[in-house]
Amino acid sequence: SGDNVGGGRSGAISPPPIEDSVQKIDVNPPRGTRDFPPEDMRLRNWLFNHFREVSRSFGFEEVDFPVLESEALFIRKAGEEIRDQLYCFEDRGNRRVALRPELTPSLARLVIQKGKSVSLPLKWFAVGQCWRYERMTRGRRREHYQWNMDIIGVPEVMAEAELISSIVTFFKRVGITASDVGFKVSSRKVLQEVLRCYSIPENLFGKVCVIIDKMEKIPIDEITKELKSLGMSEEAIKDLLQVLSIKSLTKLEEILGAAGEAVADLKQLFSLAEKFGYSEWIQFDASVVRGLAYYTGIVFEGFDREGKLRAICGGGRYDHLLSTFGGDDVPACGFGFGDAVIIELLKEKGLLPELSLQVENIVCALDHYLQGAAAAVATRLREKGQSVDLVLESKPLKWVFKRAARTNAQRLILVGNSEWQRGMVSVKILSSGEQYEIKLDELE
Ligand SMILES: OCc1cccc(Br)n1
Repeated sequence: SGDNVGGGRSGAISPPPIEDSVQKIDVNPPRGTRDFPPEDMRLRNWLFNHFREVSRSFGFEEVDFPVLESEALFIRKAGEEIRDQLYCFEDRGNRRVALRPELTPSLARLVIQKGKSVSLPLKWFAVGQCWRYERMTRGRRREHYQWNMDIIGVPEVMAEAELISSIVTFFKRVGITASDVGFKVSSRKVLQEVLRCYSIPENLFGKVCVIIDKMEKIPIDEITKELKSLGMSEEAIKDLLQVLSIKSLTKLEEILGAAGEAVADLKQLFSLAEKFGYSEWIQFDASVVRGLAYYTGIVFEGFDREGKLRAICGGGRYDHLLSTFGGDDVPACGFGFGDAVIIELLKEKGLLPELSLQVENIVCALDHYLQGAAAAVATRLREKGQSVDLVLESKPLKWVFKRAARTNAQRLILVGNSEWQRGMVSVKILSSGEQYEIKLDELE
């Protein structure tokens, strides 16, 4: 009926207290950041649940760290973009702090803090918001959520093979196949072996990697210029760029020989990939170095084979990060997987899940004085593990049915006077229209 069931007050809203002057605020989130209204939050939870379920199925334990860290954790001198875009400031205690741009340094910090109280190997995962501050000219986001998995304390390539297997497992769970996505795999030891041939000082290694990582983003003569500025000769640069164009492990072995660690590690990884069953997902590509200075060995990145999107994920071995923070020289490897590109890919592939609000019951009092009774009915159902949307004020039945449809409620429980007098409530199964009365203590 159109009238208010229970005759409650119409939606009168009291004016703000006169001492608070109304100051119209911008209701949008800060530039480069996102709100997650319910429909977006359902998709985010769906994605993060997959991240967590895969991590747990690989025996990893979840960890987290403060979004705010000491700036010192991220101050590296290799010219990384992540450093140039650090969201850093001085707090009220005059401390230099930063919103974390990645999770790995925090993880390294916690491992060192735990010291001997944890036994290696550690298999930790995290899903955390990371930040960067870049000029909005490029209109890019300033925050994203990253899934990380890290293995601490395993020097062998088996660890990297396990990590790639976990990402392949995730892709399969969400319907992405090896025809949609691949991993370019290489090792920074390739680059290291070439630099050693030209006696390039080890301390330039990180800087060279950061420059090489820009290879597909800036013109090659800019790359050459930057490498020259590090003191590399024309010949060394030519040779290095030539090696980095190699896409076959056999060719790489011809150039570097079979004795070096780079070739041995990569051959081992490709052999393990066979055993894990994901050979079709990976390919050797010497140009992959990744942009983080601390990688020291195998590096990999997930890419969409249509080449429309930025890297989906990336990772690698970082055997000396902990020691650069003053910890023991513990071997480690891990990856980061952002929450944005994967959603773009799933959209492209028509793989986004249909996620609607689902509630099992909507409970409504038919008279205002039965609100308490309705609360008791809702509590009983909730104690039995049922979800209940309790109508909290007197509303027309038409409104209740509309809300039940919007929330995809399975059952409508009406608390009416005559039924309640007999200890009953009426139930309507909204999919079939079936309607019946039931004793309250039989309701479940
Ligand atoms: O992938 C680099 C990165 C780091 C922090 C925040 C965002 Br958005 N992107």
